[in-house]
Amino acid sequence: PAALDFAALLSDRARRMKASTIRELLKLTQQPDIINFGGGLPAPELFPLGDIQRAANAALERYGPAAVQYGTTEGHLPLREWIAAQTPGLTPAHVQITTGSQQALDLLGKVLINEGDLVLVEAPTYLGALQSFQPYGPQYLEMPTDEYGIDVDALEELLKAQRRKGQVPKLLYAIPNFQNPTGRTLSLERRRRLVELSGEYGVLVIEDDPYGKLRFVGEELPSLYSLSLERCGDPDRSHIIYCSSFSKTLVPGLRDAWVQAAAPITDKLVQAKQGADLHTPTLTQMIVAELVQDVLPRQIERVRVAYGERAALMLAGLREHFPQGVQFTEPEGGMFLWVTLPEGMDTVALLPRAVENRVAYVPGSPFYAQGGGANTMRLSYSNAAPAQIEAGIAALGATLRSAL
Ligand SMILES: Cc1ncc(COP(=O)(O)O)c(CN[C@@H](CCCC(=O)O)C(=O)O)c1O
Repeated sequence: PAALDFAALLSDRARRMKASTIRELLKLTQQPDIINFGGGLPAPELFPLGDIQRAANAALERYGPAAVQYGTTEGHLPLREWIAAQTPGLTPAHVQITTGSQQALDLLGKVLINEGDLVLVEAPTYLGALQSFQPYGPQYLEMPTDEYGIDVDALEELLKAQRRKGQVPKLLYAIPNFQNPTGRTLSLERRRRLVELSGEYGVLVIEDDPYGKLRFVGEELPSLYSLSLERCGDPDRSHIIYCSSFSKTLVPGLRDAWVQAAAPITDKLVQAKQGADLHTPTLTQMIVAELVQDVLPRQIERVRVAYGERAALMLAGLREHFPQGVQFTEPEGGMFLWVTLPEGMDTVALLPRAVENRVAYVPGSPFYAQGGGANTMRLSYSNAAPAQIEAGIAALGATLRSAL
């Protein structure tokens, strides 16, 4: 029989898909002697493995066969109840469990984005969100950003111009806390303006907040979601869709996350999720539910302190080893910082030379929805032991100097 032309058989949606740079890079860094500042991986040596084992046994003891039977699409009720209890005014009915917040982004893309819809994104933004939204054919609009994150005054001008053209964006995607990939945090004043502006123009906001608890400098700031709830008083009238995850505060491999949103959104997410995976694994939800009371707060404290130390080490290394003219952000929390090299340098071309020096990073260009950023890179400090950070940054500094 003639060889099948599989490419010709792919759907239009499939044709829009492309590989995730982070996932592809992750394969490269499986070589043990490479110091990997690439993937946003939580520190594995901090994982509470004993607690997870005990929680799994407790869940199987408590629920028996139900722990490995089909569960509801909405998710394990005790877990949803705990999540709802963290935000005044929120109820379990407005909380939907997802298999990682990556699935939340995919399902939200599926239920919200028509081909050609305008979607406002930060420049740069989380490349995984671009990967989830891309198959649904959005038209991206980059929000102006500065060292403090989204420039809300410039955003207002952009929205006014779009309204004059009769093309108001459908969706705005933002990461207010310790943004991926820049590490920046949006100020309280800008958060209030962002909630007001998006509400005034009828733009739905996806607030992606997997890092909010990982603050190691300064004061915790309210989420866009809680600011919106203060204003409208009812989850069913909030235009903010809040996503968060247990990946960075507990462990990523259990794939437990959630969405908080108005009922018309969560109802549709349930239908989309029925078609995607029926439900998030039952046992892992029960394990997380066993851990949230006592283990989670302790784990958050451990991780915050460890990442604060690692961020400080990395910043000291950058100051010592990186050449003049290189700029970098100084995060107050999370797992990343962002490096801008002098114009004209190319971090994609530079990566193989860094790998020869046994150090890896994520080139910045895939984080831009509309191209650019060739002279930028993302560095993650969470997944490198303190000794490795010093050595890795010194090796990276030497690589940059040889390229300048
Ligand atoms: C802003 C933002 N939103 C959602 C996610 C996905 O996290 P989960 O699916 O909840 O584990 C992430 C996780 N991003 C990491 C993890 C990706 C790791 C990987 O692809 O192996 C990264 O940027 O490196 C994120 O930063």
